[in-house]
Amino acid sequence: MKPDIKICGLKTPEAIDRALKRGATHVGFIFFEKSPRYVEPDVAAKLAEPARGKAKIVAVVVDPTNDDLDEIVSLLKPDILQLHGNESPEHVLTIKALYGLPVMKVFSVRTADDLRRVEAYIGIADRFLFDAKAPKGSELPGGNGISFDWSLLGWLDGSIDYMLSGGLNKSNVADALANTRARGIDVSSGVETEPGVKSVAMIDEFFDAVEKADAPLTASGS
Ligand SMILES: O=C(O)c1ccccc1N[C@@H]1O[C@H](COP(=O)(O)O)[C@@H](O)[C@H]1O
Repeated sequence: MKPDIKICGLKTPEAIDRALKRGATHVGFIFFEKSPRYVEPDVAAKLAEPARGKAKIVAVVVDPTNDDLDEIVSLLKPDILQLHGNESPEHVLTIKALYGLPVMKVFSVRTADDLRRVEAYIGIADRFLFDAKAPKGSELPGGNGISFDWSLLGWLDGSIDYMLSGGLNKSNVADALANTRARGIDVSSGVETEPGVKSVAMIDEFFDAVEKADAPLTASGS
């Protein structure tokens, strides 16, 4: 089955256009001010217009206040809220009740212990996203371009629907798909020439690598 592909941290019409042309199923906008990928909600709303109805528009937020979400939801009108902070299960439920949007809850992983928190969100979050834990000293909870030990995901209940992120790029995405049960992959730094600067050539290469990884299954009809 073809994986969902989310290109995150988009800031230019060119990068969005290329992601859509190549078949991105999700496009992500970062609302974390310290990030080099931060966009103002009104700017994101304009950038996202070509994606509406073609790919899911994802608002990435970190421990958001209701005021933050009011502004982002009213301007961007996202399809999904990606909660990339330490939001509790109760906070996730409140956000879902207030905005009526599906929530993708992020878990930052370094050790098996980091996955123990997942259980409390089953039946609450609509989808899970597993990302690498930020390295010491990083100001960013995500978008650090580093991977984690994917074998840890083997501990998860097989019915959990998740996306995988953290340091994915054209060289490791085939391995990531082959060695996890991720039904979606999410990339940001891996298609950038420097933090916050997306490259259309690298977006192409990333999609090429995913298509190549998918090819043997398609060819055998399985
Ligand atoms: O990308 C950011 O700057 C960011 C900031 C705050 C929260 C999440 C952020 N990005 C998320 O990180 C992963 C991808 O990271 P990588 O660069 O490919 O390793 C993805 O989930 C983004 O949504």
